Parts: sequence; structure tokens; C-alpha cells
Amino acid sequence: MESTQPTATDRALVAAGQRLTVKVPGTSANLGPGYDSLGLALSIYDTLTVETLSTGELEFELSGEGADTLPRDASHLVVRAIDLALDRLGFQRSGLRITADNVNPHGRGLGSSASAVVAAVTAANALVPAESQQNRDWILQLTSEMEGHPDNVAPAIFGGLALSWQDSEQYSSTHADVAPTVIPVVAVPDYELSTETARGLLPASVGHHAAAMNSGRAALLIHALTAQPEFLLPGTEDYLHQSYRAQAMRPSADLIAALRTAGHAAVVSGAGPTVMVLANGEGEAAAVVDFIEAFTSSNTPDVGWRVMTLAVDVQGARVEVHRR
Ligand SMILES: Nc1ncnc2c1ncn2[C@@H]1O[C@H](COP(=O)(O)OP(=O)(O)OP(=O)(O)O)[C@@H](O)[C@H]1O
Ligand SMILES: N[C@@H](CCO)C(=O)O
Repeated sequence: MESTQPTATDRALVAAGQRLTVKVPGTSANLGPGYDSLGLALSIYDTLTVETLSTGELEFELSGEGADTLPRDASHLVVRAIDLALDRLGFQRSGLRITADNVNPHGRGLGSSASAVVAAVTAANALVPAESQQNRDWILQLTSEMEGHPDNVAPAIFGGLALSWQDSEQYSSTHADVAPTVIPVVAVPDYELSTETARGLLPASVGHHAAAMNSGRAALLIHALTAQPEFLLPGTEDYLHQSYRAQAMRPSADLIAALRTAGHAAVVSGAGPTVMVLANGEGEAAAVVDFIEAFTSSNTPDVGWRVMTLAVDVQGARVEVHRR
């Protein structure tokens, strides 16, 4: 049977001499009970500039997070994602100059890998002729396939609070407006935990009671985030993942327990180990920062923490095309 797939030689070359920049927000997934489905875009941004070269070379200018550790060849996550996206679009590249300035810390639960693939696929889509470009739902599909779940990539693409779901291999997402008083405060520890390791700690199944409790809290959380933030503390209670992963991030788990006992809606951000508090108003956000500083200096003296009061990003990934 003849294949209808384009072969490498059928694919058109992406035009050389183009340059564009994608700015992409970091994200916090799960938000407590929204495991693999809820995610929030945060005002912490990575910037990726891609220039197409006529020679086949790959050039890298990396700064910020990962500059000392990331590969500078075709195995770089951004190049792999660009190549896959171009392949799906029926194109191939020649050379690329990649300039990445990464602010989002890696392996901490703020969706750095999702931001990287969203920036890369968004860039690839913008490099092909307008008639071949796809919409953001296509970007959601491809980047969810790459990540294995949609909860980080969806808010990175669309901004705001993303509610995502999966039907077989098809990923979908919609988004909701977060109440303006909600302020995310994050405490980023100086130790890493890979998503792969954290997923390996989860049980293959949970009981009916835990599933029922979790679905009630996930429903409450949407109402708390969008309309009644006074319910954020009960709404962020999780029964599916945080307790199983606590052993791999004990300082973060202890901080979350102390914050929740004090009445603050603290959760593990993504697969951890960053702690995020969804504060209701500037007064609570300031109190949370003071609480974290006091608690960590007394209880986790061996761990360095970076505490940031952020905002919800409502725009998602944006592209700037540099005209010549
Ligand atoms: N901007 C980037 N460019 C290239 N590779 C990246 C980039 N950001 C992350 N990565 C790769 O992804 C890894 C981190 O992915 P991982 O899924 O473990 O954590 P995370 O995405 O930061 O957190 P989480 O998924 O829990 O929110 C890094 O160690 C690095 O290999
Ligand atoms: N839902 C994912 C988010 C991190 O990528 C997890 O908790 O494993």
C-alpha cells in the first residue's frame, strides 16, 4: 500500500531569513485537586527568539535558567519540538539560531518544559506560510502529546485558568476568568524534583472514597477561584497526588501543612517542589510572604527559598514577528 505521508524530500523548506520572538508564561498545574486537568498561567516569562538560517547550522545563545546545563544541539527540547511541529505541518528546516532567555526555574513545578515546547511549537507554526499555519487548538494537541498531559501547556498557550480534558488521544481546553482578588504567591526551593520521578510515586489506582472527595473539591475550587475566593482553603484540598509525593519533597510538604493550618490555601505547584499559595487579596499575600520567611528560616535552614508574589497572566504565549 502506498503511503500518503509526506516524506522528508517532499517537505518544503522553511524560508531562511525569518526572525520571531515568543514570550511564554510559566504555569502552575493541579492547584490541589485538579490533577492533570487544571492549570494557571503566571507572570513569570521565558523568551525564545528563533531565526531561520540558510545553512544547516544550529546556533545557540542561552541565558538564565539552564544556560549551563542544556544541550546545544538537535537534542535541545526546543529544537526537538520545532522539528516535530514542522514535520506535522509538512515542512522541514534548514539552520536555526536559537536565542533563549529562561527565567522559569527548571524541575521545580512551574511548567518549564511545557513553556519550552509551547514556545517552540508556537514559533514553528509562525515560521510557515500563513496558509499552512494552524490555530491554538492544534498547538494544544501537539504540545499535550509531547508533555503527556494538558494542564501546563493549556494555560501557557491561552493564559488564565485553564480547564483541560482528554478523550482518548484528543486534548481539549477551555478557560475561566480568575477573581481579581486572587494573588498567587510561590516559594521556590533550591532543590529540584523531576516530573517523571514525581509521577513514579503515584499509585496505579485510588479508592472510590478518595475519588469522590477529590471531585467535590475540584468543583468547589473552580467556584472559589472564579467567584468566591473565601472557599479557596477547602477547594484546594487534594486526595490524588500530594500525599504520595511528600516523601520526595519533605521541606515543601512541611511548609504546605503549616500554611494550611494557618488558614492559607497552599498547594504543591505542578509536580513540585515549589509551594504555591492562592491568596485572597493583597493583605493575605503579604501575610503569606511573612509566614513563609519566618517558617522556613526556623524549620528548613538547609533549603534556600525564593519567594515571589506573582499575577495571573491572562494572555498566554505571544509572538512578535521581526520584520526586515
Ligand atoms: N526552556 C527550556 N529549554 C530546554 N529544555 C528545558 C527548558 N525548560 C525545561 N527544560 C527541560 O525540562 C526539564 C524539566 O522538566 P520537568 O517536567 O521535570 O519540570 P518542570 O516542567 O519545570 O515542572 P512541572 O512539570 O512539575 O511543572 C529540565 O530539566 C530540562 O531538561
Ligand atoms: N499534572 C502534572 C503536572 C506536572 O507536569 C503532575 O502533577 O505530574
